[in-house]
Amino acid sequence: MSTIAAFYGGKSILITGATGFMGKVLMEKLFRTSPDLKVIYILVRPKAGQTLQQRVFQILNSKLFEKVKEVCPNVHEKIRAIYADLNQNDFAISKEDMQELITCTNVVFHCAATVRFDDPLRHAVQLNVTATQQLLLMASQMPKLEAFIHISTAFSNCNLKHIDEVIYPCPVEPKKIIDSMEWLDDAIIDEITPKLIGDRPNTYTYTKALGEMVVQQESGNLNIAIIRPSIVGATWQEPFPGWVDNLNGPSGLIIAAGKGFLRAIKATPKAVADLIPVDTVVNLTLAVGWYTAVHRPKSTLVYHCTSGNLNPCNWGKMGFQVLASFEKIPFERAFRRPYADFTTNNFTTQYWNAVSHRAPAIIYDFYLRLTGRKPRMTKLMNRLLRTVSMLEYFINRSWEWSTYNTEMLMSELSPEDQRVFNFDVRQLNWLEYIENYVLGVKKYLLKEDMAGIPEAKQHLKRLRNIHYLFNTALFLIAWRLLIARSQMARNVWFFIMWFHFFLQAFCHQEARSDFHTAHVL
Ligand SMILES: CCCCCCCCCCCCCCCCCCCCCC(=O)SCCNC(=O)CCNC(=O)[C@H](O)C(C)(C)COP(=O)(O)OP(=O)(O)OC[C@H]1O[C@@H](n2cnc3c(N)ncnc32)[C@H](O)[C@@H]1OP(=O)(O)O
Ligand SMILES: NC(=O)C1=CN([C@@H]2O[C@H](COP(=O)(O)OP(=O)(O)OC[C@H]3O[C@@H](n4cnc5c(N)ncnc54)[C@H](OP(=O)(O)O)[C@@H]3O)[C@@H](O)[C@H]2O)C=CC1
Repeated sequence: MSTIAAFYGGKSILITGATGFMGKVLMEKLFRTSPDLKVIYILVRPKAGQTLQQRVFQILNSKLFEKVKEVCPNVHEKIRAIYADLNQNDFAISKEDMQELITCTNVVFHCAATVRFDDPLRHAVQLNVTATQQLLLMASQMPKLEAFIHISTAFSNCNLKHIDEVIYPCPVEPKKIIDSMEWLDDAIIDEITPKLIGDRPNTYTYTKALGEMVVQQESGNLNIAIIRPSIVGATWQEPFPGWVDNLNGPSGLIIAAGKGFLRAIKATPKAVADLIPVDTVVNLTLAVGWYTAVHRPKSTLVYHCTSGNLNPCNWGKMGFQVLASFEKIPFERAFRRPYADFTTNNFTTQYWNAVSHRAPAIIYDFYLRLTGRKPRMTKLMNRLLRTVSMLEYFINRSWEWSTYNTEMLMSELSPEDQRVFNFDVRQLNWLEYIENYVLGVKKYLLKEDMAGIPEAKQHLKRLRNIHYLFNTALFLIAWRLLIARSQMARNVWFFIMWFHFFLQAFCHQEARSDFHTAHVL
């Protein structure tokens, strides 16, 4: 019997962010491995026209929870959704609910956060800092509380190159930031945001760092631990490989590449792609919950949940494998054939954006207009390129995260716990993982049927033929209109062609050699 699973038996557990990507996998694993737990309280807000109950119903009836229902048929009775909005005072929880939470909770997992990179500072502070502070205050009144686990991010200190499992101070105290958000108006906040976030790339990483400081300052007598996952991806093994349900991290880019929208990206092929499967993060989180409650470490321990120092994979290798997976598992109705060029140069990035992204979008919109439909591709492309530009910071750098605490914890687990709550990322086979990831994106995000694969392959063949046809037609038209008529035009044409091919050869060589070296590495 797993010691960790037994620990959660009979417990009342509070999870924030349970409707999110990680929260769902956390709940699933808890129910599956400790079906005798007492109750899981989840703080939920109504969303997109759905009530709390409808949201819970949808989660429990999803594919992710199929195995749970076999092990824990009364899962509906063991989940208690509590109305809460973390943006409000006391989370807008009713008095009765608050009383129940305070009296009964044994373990808290704080997963809720805003993970948007472009959130205004006020909103990011509210959710990632103030709400954490309020939750800690609530936790300090819980007489039965055994452990409080805070989910942060490995990128909270991405302004550093080597990051240890310690809480680093921010120049301005979180309390001062929280106070200032109350009286400063939005325009002033926008103005001071770049100064406050300093050398961090966005409000997300900055407020997650402030959140950690709050945890440290307000921990009081609580048993607290912080978990810092890197880029969280689809499931590796549990409950089945490849499950993913949102566009964050690489998932959105995998779709964009597989559908042929995104064909080049500013990324450093040799930089470490510190991806970590969501089930690995959840296993570590549950192991940390147990360890913190049972061993009660004297100080707040930070655990890095990263892959780079134990089993590194780089962006070049990952991109190569994603492309290879599209050959086997093509997405339906692709806009263009999937292709990937990684470039590190600003000039070539601009060139590819113009030639490979904007131009086809404009041509397609022209075609839509001609056929009486509403143009939409240019808008979509601009949005995609904006998203890509926000991720660039993370795909052009490498970080080193020490993992002493995580490795210490692994050595503390019994062989059975190491198996049931496996977070040893050294066992991960990247090629297999990425192929399952692409498959998962197709099945669970795009909701495409596997039976459509032959048709998708056919469609890609048609696109290749259209591509050849288009280039030939373009050449013939240009020839007919200009080149055959004047010597001057011929000279200009030959120069343009020469320059174009030279540029292409240069860009390809640059990208290919980086790509190849990265793949070999
Ligand atoms: C040649 C190419 C080859 C490539 C092939 C190879 C690929 C492999 C290489 C891969 C490299 C990977 C790099 C990863 C680096 C990640 C680093 C993370 C590090 C930190 C990790 C963390 O610690 S932090 C967690 C991560 N944090 C995020 O990663 C949030 C980011 N992101 C946003 O900050 C906002 O996204 C941003 C961007 C502002 C846009 O914002 P935006 O407003 O323009 O767009 P939205 O996000 O609102 O969404 C636009 C449309 O997507 C719809 N949609 C949204 N979510 C949905 C959902 N869940 N399900 C269904 N649909 C959803 C939505 O409904 C919209 O649809 P519609 O237009 O129809 O309404
Ligand atoms: N995904 C990743 O790559 C990484 C994530 N992390 C951290 O992991 C944690 C979980 O992330 P992830 O699951 O990916 O994020 P999601 O965006 O999928 O989930 C966020 C959760 O927070 C909830 N939430 C947001 N605002 C409120 C609010 N005002 N009131 C109540 N609930 C709210 C959301 O509820 P709702 O469904 O109602 O919106 C959702 O359940 C976060 O702390 C994040 O910082 C760390 C590293 C990487």
